[in-house]
Amino acid sequence: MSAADQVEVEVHPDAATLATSVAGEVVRRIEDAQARGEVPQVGLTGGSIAVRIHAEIGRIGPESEVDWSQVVFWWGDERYVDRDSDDRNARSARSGFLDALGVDPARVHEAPALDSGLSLDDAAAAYGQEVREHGAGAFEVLMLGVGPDGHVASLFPGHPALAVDDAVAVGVPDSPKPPPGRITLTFPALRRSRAVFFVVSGEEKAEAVARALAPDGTVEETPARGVVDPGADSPTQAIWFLDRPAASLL
Ligand SMILES: O=C(O)[C@H](O)[C@@H](O)[C@H](O)[C@H](O)COP(=O)(O)O
Repeated sequence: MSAADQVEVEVHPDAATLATSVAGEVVRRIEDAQARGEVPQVGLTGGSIAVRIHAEIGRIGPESEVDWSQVVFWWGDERYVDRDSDDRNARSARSGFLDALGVDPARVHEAPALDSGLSLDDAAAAYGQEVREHGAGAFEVLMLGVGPDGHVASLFPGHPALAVDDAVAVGVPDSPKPPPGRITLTFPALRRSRAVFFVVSGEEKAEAVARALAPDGTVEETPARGVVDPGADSPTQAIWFLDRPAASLL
């Protein structure tokens, strides 16, 4: 399926053990990067399993070796709603672990919010500019949830944003998953990752997972492939972290 050196699939009995496993692996990648003297960039995602993962990072983070002030955080996508809206992906990460672990606020890069007054396209351009200026190198680890239709970030099957290869981030005004307005990193930006973790829980995702891992799947049908399929800068590693219901058609 992928130009990634290795695509792995890890199946866990349920969402809770899945979240614990992903959180542990994210923390380990950050520890290893810091042990190499790096300031790792971490890409976060929205979605229900992400909420569980954030809580687990908050639980294990204090006992880890991570210097949380030396980690840079981004989002693969964000909803274009007011900054204090419960719909913001950043809200879940902040309440789950960012606020508790002593991260450096200057290293937490939220996408602009609707109350910035910017148009959606200008907000996306501003986020892309911020990634270009501060997102040195690649994501050490990028988490991506997967929708029942196979979308990742806010890159939806058949959407024109899938074809954008000359911008780091774009506005999506017509997301089929509410809320409609979103900012999303594009495939070239998402590909710049050492490791991509697709984090997927629930029976309703089983078809999308099976399509994404099928040898003949296409990017149009399952955008996850656009992150790891052959092409420049494909991630070195892609791991599908699934619970048993999400893996039920493999
Ligand atoms: O902003 C968003 O909605 C997310 O980034 C989106 O890409 C999400 O990760 C998937 O839709 C899975 O979400 P669930 O895990 O809630 O199904």
